Amino acid sequence: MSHTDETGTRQRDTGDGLSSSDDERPTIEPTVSPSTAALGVETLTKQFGEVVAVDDLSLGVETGELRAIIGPNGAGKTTLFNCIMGTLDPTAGTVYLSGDDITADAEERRPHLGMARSFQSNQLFADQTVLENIRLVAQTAEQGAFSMDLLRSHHTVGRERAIEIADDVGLQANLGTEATNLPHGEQRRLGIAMALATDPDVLLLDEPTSGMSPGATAETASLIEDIRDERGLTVILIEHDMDVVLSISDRLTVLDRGSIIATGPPDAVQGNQVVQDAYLGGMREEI
Ligand SMILES: Nc1ncnc2c1ncn2[C@@H]1O[C@H](COP(=O)(O)OP(=O)(O)OP(=O)(O)O)[C@@H](O)[C@H]1O
Repeated sequence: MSHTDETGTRQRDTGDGLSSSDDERPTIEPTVSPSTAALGVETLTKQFGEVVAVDDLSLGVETGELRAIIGPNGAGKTTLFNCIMGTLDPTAGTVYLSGDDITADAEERRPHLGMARSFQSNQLFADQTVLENIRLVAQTAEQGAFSMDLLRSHHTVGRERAIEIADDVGLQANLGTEATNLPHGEQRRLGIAMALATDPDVLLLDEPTSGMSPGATAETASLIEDIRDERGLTVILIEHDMDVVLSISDRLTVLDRGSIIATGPPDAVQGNQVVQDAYLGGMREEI
């Protein structure tokens, strides 16, 4: 049986509640049921007064998938992330992590449930070294409580793991450098390392390459791919750099005015005329 969705793409009902397109053309979400996906949101809405930043949106990201969320400025990408991480309470709708409804779980609890977001530069412990920054997060995750005393003492809790994680993100040569003295690109890598220190199943990355040189951008993109491959992580990434998005994503989801207009593999979304005309063309010019 098949039906036509609102993008005009013919969908084949697979009998398990899922749909698949007859070819490589983009589909609308959800590609998997939100309530069984590694990470899902169902009929999620977030309003700020009159502004509907996220509008009745549903999506499902598969385990091990690398999903990019793209769209023009103001499309609702950051608001969606904030609702997923519990930074914002949705106005309506549900957030699922591995089938569990986590909508009411506090933001602080979400890392313990298996999801993490890269730390921003202003969240780093500026006068602590790279190793100490990662150890602090690793220790907090292991022991369930934050304590600077652990650093001052000779405890080795988290040290080996922290060194491994620094190695994974290419910061092995900077272990003794204070966070404040790291160049911008390395600070962003440290932010990813600190998220990894909580040992997440689902990792959210908010513009991980912003402000980076083309060389550092390419390195960070391949680093994200490697981390996903080695750890079997599910990665959801907001990214404006279309070269990064097209090269590393399994699927792209295109947002506009709080709604999904298309989801699909990079080639399919890139080749979709509606998306091309309305968004990718404009976004390329912004870069
Ligand atoms: N705290 C807030 N209060 C009021 N309106 C907000 C707030 N946060 C976001 N908005 C509005 O919600 C809409 C979506 O914003 P959001 O930042 O989520 O978009 P975005 O896709 O992340 O944009 P950008 O690519 O520019 O970061 C915009 O109209 C924005 O002005």
